[in-house]
Amino acid sequence: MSEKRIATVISKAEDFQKECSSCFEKGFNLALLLDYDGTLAPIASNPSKTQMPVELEETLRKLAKHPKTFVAVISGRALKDVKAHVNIEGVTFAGNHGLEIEYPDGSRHDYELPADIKQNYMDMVQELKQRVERDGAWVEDKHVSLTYHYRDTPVELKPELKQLAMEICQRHGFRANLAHEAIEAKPPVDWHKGEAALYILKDKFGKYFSQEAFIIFAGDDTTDEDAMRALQGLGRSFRISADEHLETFADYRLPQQTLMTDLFKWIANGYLD
Ligand SMILES: O=P(O)(O)OC[C@H]1O[C@H](O[C@H]2O[C@H](CO)[C@@H](O)[C@H](O)[C@H]2O)[C@H](O)[C@@H](O)[C@@H]1O
Repeated sequence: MSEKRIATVISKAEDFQKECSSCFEKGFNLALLLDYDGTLAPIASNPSKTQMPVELEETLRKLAKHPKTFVAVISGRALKDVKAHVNIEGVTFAGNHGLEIEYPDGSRHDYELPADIKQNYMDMVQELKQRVERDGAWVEDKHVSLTYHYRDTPVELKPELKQLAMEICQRHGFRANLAHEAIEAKPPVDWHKGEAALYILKDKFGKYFSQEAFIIFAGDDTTDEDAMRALQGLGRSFRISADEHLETFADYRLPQQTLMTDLFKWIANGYLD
């Protein structure tokens, strides 16, 4: 398995054809696995304010309807929340970084956390709320993982609150990492977006899924790297980031979220009749 590296940059719509002509083949199965915040929808000042751009949504809707395409959205949000924001029929949803999965027919796969981790989670939420839910910072309790948001905190208070929140999460045994103006706290289990992506693909296409479908994954955040790593050599990944020095498991870097619309349009033009 290769290490993170500097990925090929795609900075305009025309480059998709030039750089990724082997990403899919018309008439063959295509699996699109997509992150939500920062990928399908631009980052907004509050999670409730996100919206997919109209053209992106229309194109994704068309792709999701096509008999040869399969669409899954794998998000850090709670499943119900991401489902409500995407609201496209036929899509498989994974919430809480893949811990909860729901198929279009309503059936589910939930990763069951051990009792001690569940208890630690509740204690962690309580302590975070008591000690660091202040000065504009708040806890998004998603029942099995949480996000500590500090976007609206005065800049001079952020370092102290971030450090304290990190310490609290880690003391309760949770994996804490920095995200967009937030800390993502995930349970210490061997399940993440990468495992969820593999699980969903095997469920849909079988053990040899990479021979049954072209696979495309897109994401913008550190938690998406788990999926990019898991899919190395099995599909193509796109990491959205403006950071020129970013090292990633993805094959391509998209400097702006707006390029996701171009990616979908390029796929739709080449793929749909
Ligand atoms: O895996 P994702 O679908 O990318 O979800 C990651 C987290 O996204 C949300 O927080 C982030 O987006 C918000 C809306 O743009 C933004 O206000 C916030 O600062 C970001 O951290 C969401 O609230 C979390 O639950 C997700 O884990």
